Amino acid sequence: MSATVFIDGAAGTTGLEIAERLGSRSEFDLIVLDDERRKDASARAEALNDADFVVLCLPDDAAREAVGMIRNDRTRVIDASTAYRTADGWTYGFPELVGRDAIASAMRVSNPGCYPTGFLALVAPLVAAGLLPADWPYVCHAVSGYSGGGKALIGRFEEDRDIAFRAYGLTMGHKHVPEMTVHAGLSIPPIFAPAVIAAHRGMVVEVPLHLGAMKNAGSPEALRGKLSETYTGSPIVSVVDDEPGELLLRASMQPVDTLTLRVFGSADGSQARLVAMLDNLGKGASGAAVQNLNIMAGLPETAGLRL
Ligand SMILES: NC(=O)C1=CN([C@@H]2O[C@H](COP(=O)(O)OP(=O)(O)OC[C@H]3O[C@@H](n4cnc5c(N)ncnc54)[C@H](OP(=O)(O)O)[C@@H]3O)[C@@H](O)[C@H]2O)C=CC1
Ligand SMILES: CC(=O)N[C@@H](CCC(=O)OP(=O)(O)O)C(=O)O
Repeated sequence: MSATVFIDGAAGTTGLEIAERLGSRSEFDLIVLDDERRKDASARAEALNDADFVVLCLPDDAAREAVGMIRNDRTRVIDASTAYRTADGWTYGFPELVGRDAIASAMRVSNPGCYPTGFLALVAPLVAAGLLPADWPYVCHAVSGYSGGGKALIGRFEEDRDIAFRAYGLTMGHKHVPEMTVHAGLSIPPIFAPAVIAAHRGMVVEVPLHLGAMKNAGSPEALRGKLSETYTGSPIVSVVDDEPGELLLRASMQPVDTLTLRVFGSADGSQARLVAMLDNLGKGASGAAVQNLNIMAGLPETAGLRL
């Protein structure tokens, strides 16, 4: 028998891409609210309580409201918003880091943010292994396609074709910093410097490192080796050992649910750049939500994904 899935916020950027990945799947039946009823509280409450699985693709406040509307102990939730990513009682939906078993048995799963997906994939295993210090003031630079900001930012970039680059989060305090700190096990919140470029999707997340100034840090080769070991066998996350002179994000990028990690080191090993590349709507949002849904439903984790 197929499981019922309700995507609350199905008309939004993340919701639409989840529906596309589930559309042809016989294991799931989608509960769909038409345009007149998709924001109607009673229609949403009914769908939220009828579904076996709910995927929340809403702003944080609406996601909290949706969770409060669930009155049964059967409906399982994946929340794509920031609302519950460091909350008690929620499992952080990063299977490669928390383990698939934790997600398979969870009632409440918080889907990681797009930038934290890159940052945590790089930093969390290295801190856990003692190859990077937990008490270091890390910096994270990142650029994202404008779909990362949902319908509002897509509208802005499509209206004003003259914006090539938009730096933001300039006074610190970006909403992703708490989950980056907590799930990497850091004692000092990183400085996070995000930016948006004139491309619909795709992102590069970078952590530059002064390894030579750290106590007990691993060499660039040791960092790469640990990441390779961590993601061995993953069909989604890979560590590439190449020496490209440049890394390009293409404005024509198509949806993809993979996450690619690289470690670049200086000749003397005293400096490194950890770099993650992903699709903000793939492993950064919708692809990750479908991966989590697959795991929760006891299905192969890559079913329906674009690899
Ligand atoms: N875009 C991305 O790359 C990523 C997004 N996320 C997170 O996913 C969530 C959704 O983001 P995104 O898809 O980008 O945003 P969008 O703005 O594109 O979509 C949000 C959708 O939610 C709908 N909505 C808002 N309030 C309500 C409500 N009370 N009841 C029902 N529907 C409501 C909106 O309706 P309307 O269409 O009328 O505006 C819209 O369709 C956010 O929390 C975001 O932070 C996470 C990772 C990456
Ligand atoms: C380009 C852009 O604006 N990106 C969004 C983050 C997108 C995302 O990851 O959503 P969550 O906040 O739910 O994690 C931002 O910086 O707020």
